[in-house]
Amino acid sequence: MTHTVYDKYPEVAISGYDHDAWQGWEPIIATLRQRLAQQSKATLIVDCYPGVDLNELERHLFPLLTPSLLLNVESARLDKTALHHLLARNLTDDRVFGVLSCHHLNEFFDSQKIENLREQARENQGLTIIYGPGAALVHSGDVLIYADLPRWEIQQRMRRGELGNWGAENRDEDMLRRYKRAFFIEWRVFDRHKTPLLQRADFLLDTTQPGNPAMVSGEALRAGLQQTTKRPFRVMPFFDPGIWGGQWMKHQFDLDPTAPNYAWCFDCVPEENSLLLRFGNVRIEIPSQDLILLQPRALLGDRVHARFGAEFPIRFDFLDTMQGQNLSFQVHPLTEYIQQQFGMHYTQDESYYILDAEPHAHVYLGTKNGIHPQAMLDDLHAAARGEKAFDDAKFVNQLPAKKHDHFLIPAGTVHCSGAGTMVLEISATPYIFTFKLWDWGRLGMDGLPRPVHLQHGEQVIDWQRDTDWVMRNLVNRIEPIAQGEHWREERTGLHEREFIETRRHWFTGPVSHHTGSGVNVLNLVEGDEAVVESPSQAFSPFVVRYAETFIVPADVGEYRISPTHRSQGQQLATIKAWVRGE
Ligand SMILES: O=P(O)(O)OC[C@H]1O[C@](O)(CO)[C@@H](O)[C@@H]1O
Repeated sequence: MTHTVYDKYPEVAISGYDHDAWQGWEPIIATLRQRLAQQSKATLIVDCYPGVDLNELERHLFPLLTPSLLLNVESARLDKTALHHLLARNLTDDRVFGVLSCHHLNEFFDSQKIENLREQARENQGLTIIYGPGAALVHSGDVLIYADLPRWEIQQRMRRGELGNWGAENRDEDMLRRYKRAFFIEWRVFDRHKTPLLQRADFLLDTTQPGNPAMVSGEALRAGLQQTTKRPFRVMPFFDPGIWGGQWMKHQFDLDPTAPNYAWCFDCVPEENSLLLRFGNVRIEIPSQDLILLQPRALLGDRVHARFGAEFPIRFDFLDTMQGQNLSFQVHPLTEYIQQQFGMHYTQDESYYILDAEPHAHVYLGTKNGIHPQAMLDDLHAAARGEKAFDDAKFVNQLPAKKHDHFLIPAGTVHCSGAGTMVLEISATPYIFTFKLWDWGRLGMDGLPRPVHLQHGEQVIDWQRDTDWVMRNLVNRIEPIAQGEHWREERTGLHEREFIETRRHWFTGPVSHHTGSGVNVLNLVEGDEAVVESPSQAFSPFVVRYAETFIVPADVGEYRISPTHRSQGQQLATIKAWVRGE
């Protein structure tokens, strides 16, 4: 194991706006008072992402601004039953999978009630505050604050039973169902609603840490996001235990030693990660998604933006089964299936880059030569009914896995990582469209069987992917590309049905890279530490440590990666991913 300090709180330092951010209610209130004092009649809008604790605002913020009228927009929301009725087709009865929503937020409100609130605000003298998710539907605001919240914090609040879905009063409902409603509906609709608000907000309020708010001016926020697209950066990783989780990340990343295990680390799934921006003494935590929503072209590049819109298409995450267990035996939907069933426009193509492995580790990939598909499905169905264990040895390839192997997993290929592997997943961003076929007869962390989706899975398995095909197409398709005095470049994937290209560089000296007008995502997969620099000094040197994932925005263009003095004498390696297209 390498012992460098993996940074769990990477920040992007923003220059030129040191005095445009405030920490704590007192300075926040003083700033807002000063701003509002200029007008005798004013409307303050505090629009919020669902999950923001409105009680905290009602207790600590609004009374101190002494409004003459305080309106909560939630009073105009459709009631729980009407909302449920409207969303039934998107919610579905399944515990895990819904259908992606194309709703706009105004559809979730009673237009007459919104009009009544508008009327009250019009008639009021002095300060009117309208607040809550959707407040800007009532009035555009003389002053607009957007209170944002990252998805990971929302999930923590849901898991602790503090939060249900927006408008659903369902704090006690199954976590999978609450996550489903958030993923397929709420987060889509509220991202759509907040994008134009962030483009003009006067302030962004960060209430991620209860009792410790921070605020930044809209101008500083937008400048900060723009500056972020001109340099390499990292998003804030998060770690989650799971039934198959291992012990490698706990030691390597210095995580809570009392946790039973850590299964996942998401360190480049920007729609779920946070982005930490530093303005002088103040750190602001926002959803990384805000960067994608506000700066899609500079971040992704024209070509990738044209194809994916304001979505970050590349996912890097870790799956740790060192001293752990097998993942579920699974398959991901083919493109037409994910489009037709779930309304997602691209599918969950994957790959496993093996960062580390125990001596007898293996991955399961593809079916064995000559098996009968119906016999395998019958066996899986019998296993799902609890009649027997699935006979994986009879039907599925078990391939040895060692450090730096790269297994390619185009959708439709049955697979799973086995116990004893530390996987860096380099995949397309969709990550919840996993059809479990068999979960090894075990229970989940909550003591219940994890949901198996054989009825979906059996419709998307590609039975051509047998041993011969898998060995020819999906295992270590490594090709030398170029080399210099201190480096060599190899292509490692992905498969031609997948849109991501991956290149590995082994190096002992500087290596030149170019974003090629599309976003790059990299990880230092070998060596202690490297530094990313701009040949034209366009950004400050950016140090990355072993196993850290970092993003190089399309706008960066040329960059160079070299070993630092800590890595002198070592051979280092990076793996780089981008969206194919040139
Ligand atoms: O279904 P399991 O066993 O939790 O498998 C892990 C799953 O986690 C992910 O890596 C990310 O959530 C999926 O790609 C993968 O299928």
